[in-house]
Amino acid sequence: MFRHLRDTFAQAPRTLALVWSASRRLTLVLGSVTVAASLLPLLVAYVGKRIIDAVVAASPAEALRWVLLELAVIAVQALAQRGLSLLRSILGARLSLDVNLRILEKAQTLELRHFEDPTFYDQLTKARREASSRPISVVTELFQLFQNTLTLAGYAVLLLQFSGLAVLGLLIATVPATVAEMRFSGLAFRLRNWRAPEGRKLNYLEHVLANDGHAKEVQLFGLGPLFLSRYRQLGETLYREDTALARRRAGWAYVLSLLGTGAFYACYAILALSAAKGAITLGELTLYVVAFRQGQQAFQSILTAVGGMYEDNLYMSNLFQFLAIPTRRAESPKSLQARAELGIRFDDVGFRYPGQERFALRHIDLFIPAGQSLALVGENGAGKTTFIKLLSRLYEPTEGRILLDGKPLDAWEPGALRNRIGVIFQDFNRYQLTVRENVGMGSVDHLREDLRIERAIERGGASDVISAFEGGLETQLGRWFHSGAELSGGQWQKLALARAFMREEADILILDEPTAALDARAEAAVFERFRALAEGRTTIVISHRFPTVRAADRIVVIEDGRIVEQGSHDELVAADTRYARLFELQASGYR
Ligand SMILES: Nc1ncnc2c1ncn2[C@@H]1O[C@H](COP(=O)(O)OP(=O)(O)OP(=O)(O)O)[C@@H](O)[C@H]1O
Repeated sequence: MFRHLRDTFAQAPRTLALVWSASRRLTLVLGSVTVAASLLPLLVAYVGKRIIDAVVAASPAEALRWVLLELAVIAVQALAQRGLSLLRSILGARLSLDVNLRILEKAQTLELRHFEDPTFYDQLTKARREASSRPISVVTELFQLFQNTLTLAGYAVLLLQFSGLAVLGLLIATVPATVAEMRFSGLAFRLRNWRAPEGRKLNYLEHVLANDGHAKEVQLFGLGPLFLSRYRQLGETLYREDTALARRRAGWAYVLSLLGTGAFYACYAILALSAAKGAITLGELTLYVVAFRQGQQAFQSILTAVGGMYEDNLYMSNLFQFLAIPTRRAESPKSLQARAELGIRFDDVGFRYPGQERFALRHIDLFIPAGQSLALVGENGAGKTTFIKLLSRLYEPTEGRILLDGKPLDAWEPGALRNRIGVIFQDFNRYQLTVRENVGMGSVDHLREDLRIERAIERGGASDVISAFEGGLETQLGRWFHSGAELSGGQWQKLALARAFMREEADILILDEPTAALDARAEAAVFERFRALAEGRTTIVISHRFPTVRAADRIVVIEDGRIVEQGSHDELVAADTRYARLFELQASGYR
């Protein structure tokens, strides 16, 4: 029990600090109104006693005065209650926004590997899932606890005048219910925590069933019933588990609360007997009965609040754990012996995805002189995209190192590195934003520079797409928002290319399957422009299309995570290489 109690409040200081930082003013006001609200019931009970005493003493004027006073106190009490719930909801909303912001801010400091890791995803989901509701409940519970404890203390002082033993008995009778409440809160929390992957699966099924991106395939393959039945099955299982726990919890709560009620009525009987014997006045009887009853109610509320706090505490520890995930190492510019070379060097680089046994890339030794155009070729899953992820520092190599202009990537200031490299991945983003933003995101500092954006659009080959829109750069894209224009796959890709071309300062351009969705003419046009633009820059292109690949200065063939061949198109074709065979194969397909 003590461990439970300690656990219940373990996160309270940090939670309070969170509340405090959300709004000092609101916290202070809430604190003072809470104190006032907790003392008012005592006053009401006391005034009630005075009314009865006045009635018994047969003094109508006095009785009336006390009744009027009670009315006034009740009015103030009602005001305090309303004020409290208003304050709680305002502070709760503030806190919910703050916590959500903290979670999202934290997410921005994490690395790509976190997002590709299911354990992390569970943690993020758990933190986000309750970020809007928990903080409100923390505030409410914390202050209710405070309020009820004060009220209870007040009543206890009052009741001690009658019998200290009765007070003790009453309190002890409520202990089992407290313990049960905490136990069940813990169970509920663990159940939910343990089920996080199932919860995520449920969310995913929901997403597939009710999302524009999936609707096409779901309808054409008739997948609706299949996904729906999986959703139902999983949902029903979770429902059964939840309700079973809720039933047990309610049953125990009822049985144990009877204990408290029994104790209350025992005290009531003693009080009634004392009053009948004339040991206490009728006014005192009323006062004590009210005090007992309300004291017990306050105690019940404390119980509920403690149960809630226990759950909140567990949630908060989840949240704090998430916020404490170590973020990207502080960059420590190393003193190093920089090689005097311009270009990208892979120095026996090997890489394994976190949690994977297999190396996705191994023993990669490669020097790409500045200004060279390189094409990466290889079958699906060979490791091409991984190569790019390492070069753009989304991941750190497991073995070896990568140098840019003789300096290891991790010695580069991240901003400077980002500015030098422009990358468009095959699964580029389609932002549900305007054309300006979709292109301008390539270089946010230049989001308002129409000329630069238009230049990028022209280079990406997207001018014809945009000229069809009346709204020009301000046209909303995508279907999520009202009057958004949906684009074809190729049109989206042109915009993504335009986004890459926004990086006019970048001297390394990387395109991962940049033209897969483009028709042959558009692809040829893009590459013609690309070559012109890329003059003097380093370019790395991943493509399965040989017309694109053959134009590169150097072609690197990757197989199973290793470089197996390299050379110019002519060199590779002249020798009997895998590349030559693949080229033959594709060429014959086009005949
Ligand atoms: N996030 C990841 N976690 C674990 N393994 C991954 C991850 N991404 C890729 N892999 C694995 O690494 C290997 C290389 O993948 P990569 O994406 O680099 O291939 P690719 O050559 O770009 O393929 P494609 O031509 O299909 O795009 C594959 O075996 C893949 O299963």
